[in-house]
Amino acid sequence: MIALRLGTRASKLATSQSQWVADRVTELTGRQVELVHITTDGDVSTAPLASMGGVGVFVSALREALLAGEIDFAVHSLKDLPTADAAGLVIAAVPQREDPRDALVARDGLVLGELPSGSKIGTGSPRRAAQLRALGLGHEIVEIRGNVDTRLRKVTDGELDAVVLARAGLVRLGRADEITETLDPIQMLPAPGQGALAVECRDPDTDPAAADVFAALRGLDDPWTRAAVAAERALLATLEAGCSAPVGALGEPVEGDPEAGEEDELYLRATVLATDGTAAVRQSMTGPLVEAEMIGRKLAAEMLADGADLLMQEESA
Ligand SMILES: NCc1[nH]cc(CCC(=O)O)c1CC(=O)O
Repeated sequence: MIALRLGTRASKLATSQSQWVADRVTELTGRQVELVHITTDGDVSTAPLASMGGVGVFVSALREALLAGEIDFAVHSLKDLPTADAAGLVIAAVPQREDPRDALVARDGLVLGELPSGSKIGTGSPRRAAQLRALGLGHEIVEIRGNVDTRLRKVTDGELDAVVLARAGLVRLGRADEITETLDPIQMLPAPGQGALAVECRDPDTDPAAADVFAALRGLDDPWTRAAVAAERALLATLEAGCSAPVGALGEPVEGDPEAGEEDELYLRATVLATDGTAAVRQSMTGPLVEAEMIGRKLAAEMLADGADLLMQEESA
């Protein structure tokens, strides 16, 4: 049988997560997988990402290659995937999630609480910046860009005292040993979808020839992860309709005991913050795992009613 073509960006993180998925597909189905490097505008340009439509430029290039039939499937970081569906494509699998939490990499092995007031902490994420500011520890939040290696180097070079990154990215790059503290979601709620991957292919409903690829990928799907990220993304989509402030969200499946007549549940926590961290709306909700998306929509609606929409208005004021 001919090899399946997996389109990937050339970055270390993209190749490592694509290779991980390729290995799982081969393990599960015996099919060979060949990595095809797709160069995107975001990879070749030095212009700020935001000016090219944000991380969406990476996703679009892979999706175009899928629709053009140049590749058979692609792997995305779920947190970088727009919440809207892509016509003609389908998420065949959401594999078991890596640790979704954020991680601190600080000088001298320090944890967050040990970094003195005035310490410089780097992040490019408004969500991380707002939550760090909300802790009120007097740290100076410095906006940084670049790939994981570049960001870590700012700590080794002494330019910054610490950086905050997704733990999952560091694990995938084999650099988890540099983490000095994995941040508790009570202090730092991760981005919706963080730590999870989406494996995308052409939709067999619109392209029957894709049925074979879809079937090969399906076995990688982890229903627990899929439900958790479905809730986080439904929440994000609902909030995006009413508010553009930074959002953190984490869904955690809770396995019920069938002998006690319990169903599986999902515990969803979320926060919407003012960029400067001075105000936040924070809520949680638990409900049946099978209604994950509805839990996300309901929680978002409650948060908007509780003032999350006002946080956005303060942003634009
Ligand atoms: N924003 C960029 C990005 N997109 C995906 C990851 C890796 C973590 C993941 O897969 O969720 C990262 C790096 C980071 O946020 O530190």
